[in-house]
Amino acid sequence: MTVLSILGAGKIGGEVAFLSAATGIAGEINLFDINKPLLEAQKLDLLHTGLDITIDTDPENIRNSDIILFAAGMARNPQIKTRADLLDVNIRVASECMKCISGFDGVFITVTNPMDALNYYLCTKGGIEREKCIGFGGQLDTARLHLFLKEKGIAPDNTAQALGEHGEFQVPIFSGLEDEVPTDLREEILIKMRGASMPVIKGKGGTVFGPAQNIVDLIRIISQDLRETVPCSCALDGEYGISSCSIGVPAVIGREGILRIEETNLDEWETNKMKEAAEHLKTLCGRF
Ligand SMILES: NC(=O)c1ccc[n+]([C@@H]2O[C@H](COP(=O)([O-])OP(=O)(O)OC[C@H]3O[C@@H](n4cnc5c(N)ncnc54)[C@H](O)[C@@H]3O)[C@@H](O)[C@H]2O)c1
Ligand SMILES: O=C(O)C[C@H](O)C(=O)O
Repeated sequence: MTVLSILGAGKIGGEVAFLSAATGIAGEINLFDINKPLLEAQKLDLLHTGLDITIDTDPENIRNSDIILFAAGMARNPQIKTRADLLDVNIRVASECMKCISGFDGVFITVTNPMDALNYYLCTKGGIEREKCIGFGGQLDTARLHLFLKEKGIAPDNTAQALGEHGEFQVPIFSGLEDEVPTDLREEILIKMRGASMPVIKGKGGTVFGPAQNIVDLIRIISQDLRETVPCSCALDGEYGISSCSIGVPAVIGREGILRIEETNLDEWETNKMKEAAEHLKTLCGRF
């Protein structure tokens, strides 16, 4: 039975709690939020499903979980242009939440934006091994990439993944596709990927179903030790020639976290975009 802790019981935290309970992926969920009325409401709403799930709200028990999901902090609104603009405010939230995780030795998933920088922050300052710190966002960006490819009549396959930053410096991989994707079309799709979440944020206050479904898939891969390749943010130590930041790469994920980082062949356009993403992320990570 997987014990899942969720830091931040807002839109993402609440939906992941519900989906994990409804699909039976978690047997016990520990919820944590500074907003106590919201925390209590989420707990009651989950219990009213009648599902066979234990909901705990004692922060002392968080460190004993198998998986912790970090989804606490501020989300973008239409006035906040990029995810990186959330760094200062959400570093303070990450720093507060770190108090609950000392002694934790399970797998940590970072969702809060800017996700790559915060994953690196929690890994380096939170004392969690880099193999156990997984940044979520690449699966969501990949789902969006597949939609845009289909719109252009190009059949996506599993080589078409979104790497790089979960943000302005995303790196869609086109070179493994059967169809040749010319540079102007790559740039057009990249612009669409950068803007993909904003209509959802404008229309309903935040992205929920897309992230939550993919987060629960990631939790399933970890808890069932499925050892699948997932595009996710990892603190690199020389892989792809990159270090000193966390960045989206394909990684084999299992119960122990990141089992292996796959170094796939990138073409020149992709290599240059990865370099730009790494420079941007190293600058963000250099701020703490
Ligand atoms: N990586 C991704 O793909 C992805 C996808 C969607 C959202 N996000 C990010 O996830 C985060 C959460 O988004 P959301 O839509 O659920 O926001 P939300 O506002 O609905 O929920 C955030 C919750 O965090 C809580 N919180 C704030 N400070 C806290 C603290 N110090 N300790 C504990 N709890 C605290 C708030 O009370 C709130 O309930 C945002 O940063 C958002 O940008 C990332
Ligand atoms: O775009 C955002 O700010 C939310 C999230 O990172 C997303 O991609 O849906």
